[in-house]
Amino acid sequence: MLRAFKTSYILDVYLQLFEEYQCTTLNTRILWTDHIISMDQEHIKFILSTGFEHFWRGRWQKERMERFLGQGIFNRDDEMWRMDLYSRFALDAASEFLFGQNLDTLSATLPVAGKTKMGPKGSATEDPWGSFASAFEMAQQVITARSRVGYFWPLFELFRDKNAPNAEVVHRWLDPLVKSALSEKEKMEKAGICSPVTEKNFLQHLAESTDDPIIIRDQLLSLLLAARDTTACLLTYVTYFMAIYPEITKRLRSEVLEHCGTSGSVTYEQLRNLKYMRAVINETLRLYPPVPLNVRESRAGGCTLSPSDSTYRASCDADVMADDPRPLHMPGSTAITFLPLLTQRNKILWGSDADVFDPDRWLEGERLSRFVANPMMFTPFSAGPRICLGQNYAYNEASFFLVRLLQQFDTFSLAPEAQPSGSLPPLEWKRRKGRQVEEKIWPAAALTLFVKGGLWVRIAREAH
Ligand code: HEM
Repeated sequence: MLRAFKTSYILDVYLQLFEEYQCTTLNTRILWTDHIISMDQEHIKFILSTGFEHFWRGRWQKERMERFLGQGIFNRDDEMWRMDLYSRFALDAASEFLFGQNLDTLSATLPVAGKTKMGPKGSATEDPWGSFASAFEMAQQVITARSRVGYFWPLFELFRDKNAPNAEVVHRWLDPLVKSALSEKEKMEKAGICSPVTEKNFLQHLAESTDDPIIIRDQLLSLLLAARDTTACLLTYVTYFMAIYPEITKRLRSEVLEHCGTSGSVTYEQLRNLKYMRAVINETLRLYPPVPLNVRESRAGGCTLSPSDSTYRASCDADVMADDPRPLHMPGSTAITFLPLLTQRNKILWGSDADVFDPDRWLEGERLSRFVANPMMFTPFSAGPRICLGQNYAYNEASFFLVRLLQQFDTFSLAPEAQPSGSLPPLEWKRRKGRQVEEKIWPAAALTLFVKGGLWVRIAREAH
């Protein structure tokens, strides 16, 4: 399996297991240890929402991530997780996002087409920003590799924690920000100045809630992970679709020009009117959810999972195991990996064209009603109490970015010759089934989804 993960299409290893055993939830039991995988929307609903109290991120996940994510929101349960700062932050959608200071990484060295090496996730550059990005991405790769090995990963790292050097680079970069926020706070306190809540950025809010630089740093890092890699992934895959489906780009662009004009900034009101844009974004999130899989651990007592989704069972041969309507036992302290990417491409839920990129499925009443009746079919932002806090922010940010891009450009095409070597899809994918047959890039996951080697495109303006 470990070897297959390296070369096979995203999550195909799991999909093949589900197909082989004709089910949507399965105990893989690797090295005598229960590890359950699920693409079953009923079970995902239970883990994230209705049975929330039976699960947590758990000890194993915490250990894998500790060195990198520390006490940040992604790596804590219960009290630490409940810090209300996040809800306030999300509600306020602070305009000075996160640091209140422009890090201006766009002015740092950009990767050069055809000359760039593959980084841990996208492409690599050799400058201070490049080393930060590389360590940041490498740390995510290490965590993903650990989860594939299972509970035994510490055996492979007996003499060195593979994330220690990555964490050091990332921390060195974040620590000055934390330090200056804390000293700023001290200065303000001494001077008896208290700025209004609405004027504070996220970092200042954090500094106000605690003096512990480690907690501040870890929360910043989690937010950076939440906001950087996910939104970048969404925009990357929208751009991929714009490059391979020019007619969709044309329709999207005419909507943008009609509602937002050919130049200038846009208002929330204008963004809200972009119905086709929202459909393109949703369809991209359906096929390429930036968090394609996730893990929870059952709490010590275990629990009962309802029977597999009945729509799925109805479609199976009557005599196979999956048709069993009995509830399932979820043992205590056991990992369960759930796979929104597979659920969101499941033909039984989405129809025979589930693998096809078709934004119109979000606009046509009858097709849309399927999803409205059953929202667990589509969970790119997760669900339940720990649903993404940046969802609206992300929709606005992505739409804004795309409006500004499409005001300027109308032609997008892939530049496979510029892809770093080893990042084009293997030929053997053509012999398989599903999206991989047509895929022009290599989707891969390390905590979040990305395009191996980065997505290289030519962007131009032809119409005047
Ligand atoms: C397209 C963009 C995004 C997607 C697809 C996305 C998706 C997700 C998902 C699936 C989770 C659940 C993770 C888990 O349970 O392990 C999550 C959590 C979270 N997201 Fe997002 N996210 C996006 C953008 C953002 C942005 C821009 C922010 C911040 C402004 C943000 C802040 C958060 C936070 C703070 C959590 C943790 C909530 C908790 O654990 O209680 N996300 N996101």
